[in-house]
Amino acid sequence: MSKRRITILPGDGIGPEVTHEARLLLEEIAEALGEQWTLDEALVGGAAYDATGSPLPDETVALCKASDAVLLGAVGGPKWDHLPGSTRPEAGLLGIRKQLGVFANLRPIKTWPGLLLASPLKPELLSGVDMVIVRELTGGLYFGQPKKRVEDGAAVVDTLYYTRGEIERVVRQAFMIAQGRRKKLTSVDKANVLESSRLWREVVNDLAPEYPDVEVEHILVDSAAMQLIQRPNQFDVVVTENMFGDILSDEAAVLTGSIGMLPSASIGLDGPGLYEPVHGSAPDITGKGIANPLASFLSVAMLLRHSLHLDEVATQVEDAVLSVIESGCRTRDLAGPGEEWLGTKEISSRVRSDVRGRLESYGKNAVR
Ligand SMILES: NC(=O)C1=CN([C@@H]2O[C@H](COP(=O)(O)OP(=O)(O)OC[C@H]3O[C@@H](n4cnc5c(N)ncnc54)[C@H](O)[C@@H]3O)[C@@H](O)[C@H]2O)C=CC1
Ligand SMILES: CC(C)CC(=O)C(=O)O
Ligand SMILES: [Mg+2]
Repeated sequence: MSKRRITILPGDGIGPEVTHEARLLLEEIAEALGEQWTLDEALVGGAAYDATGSPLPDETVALCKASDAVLLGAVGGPKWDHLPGSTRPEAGLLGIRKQLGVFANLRPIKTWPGLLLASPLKPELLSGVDMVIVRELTGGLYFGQPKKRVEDGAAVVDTLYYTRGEIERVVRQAFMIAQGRRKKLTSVDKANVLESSRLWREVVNDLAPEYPDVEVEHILVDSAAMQLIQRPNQFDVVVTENMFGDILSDEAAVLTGSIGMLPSASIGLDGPGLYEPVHGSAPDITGKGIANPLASFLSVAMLLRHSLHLDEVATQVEDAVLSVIESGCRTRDLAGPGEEWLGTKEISSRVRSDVRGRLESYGKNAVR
């Protein structure tokens, strides 16, 4: 019997609401496979700060490092906005990404046939959109030092620092992902202004001959933001630095109908992967029982595929989400005016019951 160890970091706001449902999903999958998985929980973000004075306690890091995979909800909220940068909840999230060395953040963006009308964009622009944003996750502007107020608080500095090696490893990852897809790589930068982007572009061009089957294009980030909305179908794999990827992926969420549908997987060279919905802690809907848990379910699917190598089970989870959406179920963020919608627990229960049915009919031996 396989012993799998997954650490869940619920975090703040809707984080605990969606990871609770994801935990139920993981428990049901383990049971269907006849396996006993260890599902530990640990503190991160504002919840960790309140309990320990640190947004990322050492015990959390140790538990995560000893796991096969980590599933995180979200961190942050107005309660902690007054804290200095080093103890803000977001520092806990950046810290665990750095500690796990998960430099490549994969954010798949695929439109759902049943949700084309949930997006404010024209349906004819959206059908068939299928791309992956590969965002550099442990370097760049979010990590560079110094990062501080200077001149007695009258000025400020943030540092955008990248080594060639940091760029190379994430770009290689993106090339390899493109080789397994439609073989097109779009590198997004601001090479007309930023020196870091000029090095980024140079690295992409230097590596391109090693992946001759992949077509490479470079787009400036401002134009990329426009083209994502204007012609989203043209993109296959998009690779970009940390902050550009953060911003462009929230923008791309609009294509899918809601940021509540966007999962992510963050991977390094070895060690556990980190899986999290792209959305934040959504303070505006916290505690109302209306958060969409499907980004977390789809993150579980990515965890099953990338860290547990349960590809078939991952596909069953994705198919279950698709089938529940196709059957007309909506959460509030996806529902149109006057359309009925389900709460967090109700839609979670529908999807989990669909997954259960699939795993039962699939047969316990076939899914390994
Ligand atoms: N990975 C993480 O932990 C992230 C944390 N944050 C933090 O979250 C807090 C709120 O940030 P915002 O800019 O408001 O971004 P957000 O992603 O939390 O919310 C943006 C909008 O999307 C909605 N939304 C987000 N997730 C949803 C879901 N699952 N179901 C239904 N609606 C959903 C929210 O209600 C809100 O209207 C901040 O403290 C920020 O620092 C923000 C982004 C990522
Ligand atoms: C703390 C932020 C960097 C989180 C965020 O917005 C993200 O990773 O998408
Ligand atoms: Mg973000």
